[in-house]
Amino acid sequence: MSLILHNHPPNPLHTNFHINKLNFPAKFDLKFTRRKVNRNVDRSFDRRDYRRFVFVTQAKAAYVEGENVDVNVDGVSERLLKLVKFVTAVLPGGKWWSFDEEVEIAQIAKPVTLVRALTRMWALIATDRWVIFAAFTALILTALTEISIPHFMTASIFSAQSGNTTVFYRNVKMLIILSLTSGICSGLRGCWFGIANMILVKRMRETLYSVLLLQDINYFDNESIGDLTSRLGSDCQQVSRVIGNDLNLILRNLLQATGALIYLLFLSWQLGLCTLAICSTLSLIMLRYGQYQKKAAKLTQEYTASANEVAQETFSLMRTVRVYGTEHKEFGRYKSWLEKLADISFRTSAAYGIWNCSFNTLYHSTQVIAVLMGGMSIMAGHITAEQLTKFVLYSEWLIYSTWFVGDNLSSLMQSVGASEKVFQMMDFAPSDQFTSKGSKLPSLKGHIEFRNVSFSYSSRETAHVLKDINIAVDPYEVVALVGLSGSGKSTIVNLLLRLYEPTSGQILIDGSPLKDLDIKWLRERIGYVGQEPKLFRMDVRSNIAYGCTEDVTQEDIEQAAKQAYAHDFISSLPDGYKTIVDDDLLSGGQKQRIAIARALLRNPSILILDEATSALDAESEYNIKGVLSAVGENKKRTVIIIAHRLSTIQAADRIVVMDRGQIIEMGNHRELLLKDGLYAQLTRRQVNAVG
Ligand SMILES: Nc1ncnc2c1ncn2[C@@H]1O[C@H](COP(=O)(O)OP(=O)(O)OP(=O)(O)O)[C@@H](O)[C@H]1O
Repeated sequence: MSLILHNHPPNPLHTNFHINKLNFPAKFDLKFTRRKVNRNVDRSFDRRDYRRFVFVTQAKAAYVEGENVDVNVDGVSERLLKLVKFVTAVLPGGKWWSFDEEVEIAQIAKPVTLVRALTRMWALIATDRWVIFAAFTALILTALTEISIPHFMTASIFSAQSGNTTVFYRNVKMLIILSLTSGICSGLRGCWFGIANMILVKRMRETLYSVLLLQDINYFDNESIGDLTSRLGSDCQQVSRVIGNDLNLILRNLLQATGALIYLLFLSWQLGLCTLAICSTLSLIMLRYGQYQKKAAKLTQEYTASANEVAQETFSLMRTVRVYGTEHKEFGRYKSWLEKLADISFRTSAAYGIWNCSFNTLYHSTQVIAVLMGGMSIMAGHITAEQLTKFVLYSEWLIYSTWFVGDNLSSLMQSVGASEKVFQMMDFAPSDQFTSKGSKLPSLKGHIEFRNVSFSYSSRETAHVLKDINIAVDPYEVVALVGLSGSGKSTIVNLLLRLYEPTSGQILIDGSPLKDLDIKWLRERIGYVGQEPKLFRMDVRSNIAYGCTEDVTQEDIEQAAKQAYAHDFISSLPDGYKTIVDDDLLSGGQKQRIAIARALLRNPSILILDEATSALDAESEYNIKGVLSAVGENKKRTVIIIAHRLSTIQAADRIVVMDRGQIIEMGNHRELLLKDGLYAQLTRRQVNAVG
């Protein structure tokens, strides 16, 4: 049996695991490894322990395989084994080069073949196929003209040497025509391929972005923003290189290599075959190298996305990071991904070195063979010096073209590797909400009913967030949801907005199942203010009018802002309603007031306020209470309000008290105080806290 020695003392935890797996009888008790488990490996695992470990492991492995093993781990053989292990690991194909473990972890997407990737790209660019045709025409012309130049160049030199003026000028004329044609076509080729590239990146981003926008909210619960922006940004850019760069150069060089090979075989088939053999060896090496690059690209892509994710999270939580002084820790998190990237890059650079070394050796071998065999043929009178010069020039051309093909092929493989995740994401089906055509009611009165509704979030299916909820809200009623944090209040609202589907039970709006209604139509009639409203980076006016389908005037906007008690502070901003704001420029209360104005502007039939007053000062809250009671008195809409500050919702028609996903009390403020349940308890607590 063979034993692999570790470079470092083995981790006793791992040892324990492996040995337990081998299932030894009692005589091979593992007291030794267990004793080590809780101790620091580096300090406690000394050389003697190491030998004991080796002995125990060998003996046990031998026991399992029924062999007798002569355990020999003296210093010399140990070092020799280490050296052998190191050398075999770093040799091409050795363990050091392997990405297998990591690739397995990152292998989320179905592998994409080159043909499949090209088919997908073609589908994206097909409407502008003329660009591709123009680009390929220019490419073919460039390749043909360029490959003809060495022939006429050599012919010109040798005709000048032989004093044949007519032939000389004819060749020079051809050289001028070819050089001009090749220059123009090369420029056109670059330009058309650049345009094709731009179209492809644009279409890919459009497609991916539109697919992502139509995903279920569940999807965004599980994905990180950094990851998604990375797919849209760097991955799409990388994939687009296939047409704009890789394929273009591969085809050009392939054409030139074929032309050069035919010419070489025509000049001397023996020399031609020798060069072909060298180029085939080069092709095999580059094929292997290309596969390696593809794997590396996939990992690089994953690690880059993870690094982006960390940076994105840190920047968005910069205030928290600063307050808790965790800059160093965040740097460490980011750096750990950079180190992984550097590790991949280190191995790919080493692989590139091997590839380059093979190329150079083979390239010079071609020259030596050409000069040796060609020189012998000249001496034997089989070929002329002009033919040999042409041969050397074309064989150089052939090998360089092969090298370029290889170089671009590995880049192509990288791009194809990067395309896997992007194409997989492009295939995501849109959420059912966007595919099913729901019905529109003649008008929305605002009757809401939850019938035996239960719910769990898909990311935590075992946690039953809502259990058998039954509640009916009449049109124009103001209903408040209260309860301890985590009792499921926001989840009720999420289901009402159809951000998630109930696990069981049914929600009815004006008597129609929510699932059967046109969700866009319904959402246009619902005003919603979330717990921590976010603003878009645009002016205040546009933020208030956001998502409003009807044409709104400045008066409408100001009216909504006045109702939300936002007009005064907006007027005091430098450019009033035209001031550009974003999430960081306004206070929490100001953002909430803008969000309330946004909700009121749509004149919704159902208004949902999820802790919309939590960040307001006492005066604003008092004013908003005024708005709410006016809403109640005007009887224009159904209002669902969630509040922790119970003083805000005393005027509600009905208060629903929730506890651990269930409704435990229901009634108006007075009734619930008399009941002396959780609501009364919470109210007393808040009054005492203020007192
Ligand atoms: N997107 C989500 N994925 C998984 N679990 C979630 C998600 N959103 C909320 N939860 C869990 O569901 C439970 C109910 O959350 P919910 O936000 O509805 O409570 P809440 O009563 O509104 O709390 P709060 O008053 O603190 O806002 C909590 O245990 C929460 O951790």
